[in-house]
Amino acid sequence: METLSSHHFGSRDRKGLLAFLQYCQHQAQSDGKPRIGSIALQVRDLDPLAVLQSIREVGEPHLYLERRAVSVSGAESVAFLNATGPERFQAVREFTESWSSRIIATGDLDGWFSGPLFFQAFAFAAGNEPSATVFLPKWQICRTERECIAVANLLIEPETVLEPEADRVLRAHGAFSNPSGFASVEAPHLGSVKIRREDPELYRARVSEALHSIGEGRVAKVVLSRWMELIAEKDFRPLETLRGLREAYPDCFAFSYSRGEGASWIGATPERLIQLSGGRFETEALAGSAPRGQSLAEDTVRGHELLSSDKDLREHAYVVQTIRKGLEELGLSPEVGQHPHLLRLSNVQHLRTPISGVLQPERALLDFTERLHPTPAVGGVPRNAAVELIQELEPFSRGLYTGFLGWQKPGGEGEAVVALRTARMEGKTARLYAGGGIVEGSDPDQELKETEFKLLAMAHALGADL
Ligand SMILES: C=C(O[C@H]1C=CC=C(C(=O)O)[C@@H]1O)C(=O)O
Repeated sequence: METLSSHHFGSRDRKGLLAFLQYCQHQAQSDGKPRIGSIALQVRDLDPLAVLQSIREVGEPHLYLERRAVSVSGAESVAFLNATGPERFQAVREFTESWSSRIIATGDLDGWFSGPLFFQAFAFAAGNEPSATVFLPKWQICRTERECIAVANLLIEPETVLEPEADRVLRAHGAFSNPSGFASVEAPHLGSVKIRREDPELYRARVSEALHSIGEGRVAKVVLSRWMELIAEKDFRPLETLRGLREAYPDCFAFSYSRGEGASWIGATPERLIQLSGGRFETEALAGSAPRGQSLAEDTVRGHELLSSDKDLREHAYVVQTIRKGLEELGLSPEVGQHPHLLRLSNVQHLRTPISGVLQPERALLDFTERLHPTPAVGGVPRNAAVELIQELEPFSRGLYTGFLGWQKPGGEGEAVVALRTARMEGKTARLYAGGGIVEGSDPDQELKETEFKLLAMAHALGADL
């Protein structure tokens, strides 16, 4: 990525902007390859979700990710790739590197989110069609406690007519400078909602089969899941629904993603797969679950039970060990919390162990996601045998559920979260997924209950009165 000082964009006037775009075009003409002109502008504080609601175009991809008022969002694409199969990581890496070398950035470049971001979403399994998507959005809005940055990424080809592009950026900048222009829209009431679900007995039977495979030594741990569908009277509106979800789960990562065509995925996940920033990496092991208690006393008892449950601690330890090993294989020295602690969310509590360290040698986000995914929090141990068993036992494709999504800067820093507590929305149907880790000693009835309380919590958060 080449960066040009903001002088090239002068006083944000049309002339300065055109000069910058002409420079990009000149570079494109020199070797016949398009360039991305990336223009970052600090704007007044605004709610990026409201902006996304108003600028989103049907049929275009978008990705939104927010936790505790820090959010990234991107909409429409100037460069886009779908990849399938075991080579999906390499395909996304090549796409990212190739476009990164052709980005020319200018504007307010000092902020953490000043430059272009590559948005990525990976399905759980390599075989899903398509199993990975990466895109460079046309518009980005990113917000931290300190600043709000709008970025326009323009595709400049040798013959692009530049004036309309410049005018579009100036119009957008004018709109972004006026936060009151973006009214947030509430989700419409769903009306009466019907439920369709797999027979719970089938899940109980899957858990029993998994226990049999564990007994035979085929796997030591496997994460199984099930689904439930909400069928509403009106179409689901993912971005509007997300507003409620982020309020219900303030400690989770609220996300919305669509490849453009077909379904949208929204969710509120507690699990970060990896974050790279400021020369450090941060990840976590999250496995072992219990519901929250109705009273403080009950909640405390449930928390204690979880912290001392042999089954949950073993389920958790597999995740810690596997993540530690994966990081060591990348040449890193992870610092691992000594004991799991409780992560208490609105309606569920988990065992969590933080894992972090210094980012040496330099690595990109994709190196981590490729090594870590799927962790035994969503797959199992050993990884390949567990994924095979999941595909044998689950009579449905997980799609993005238990996959991951996030963003990466051209330099490699970024963040990815595991797509848990998620729903696939299309028209009037929302399909919710939930699962749990099975180890020796797991009880099929308890496992069914765990998925049930996870599914019902999600259904309520989506606005269903069940
Ligand atoms: C697969 C899911 O959760 C995983 C993450 C946290 C706790 C889990 C558990 O306790 O089993 C699961 O490993 C899900 O919620 O759908």
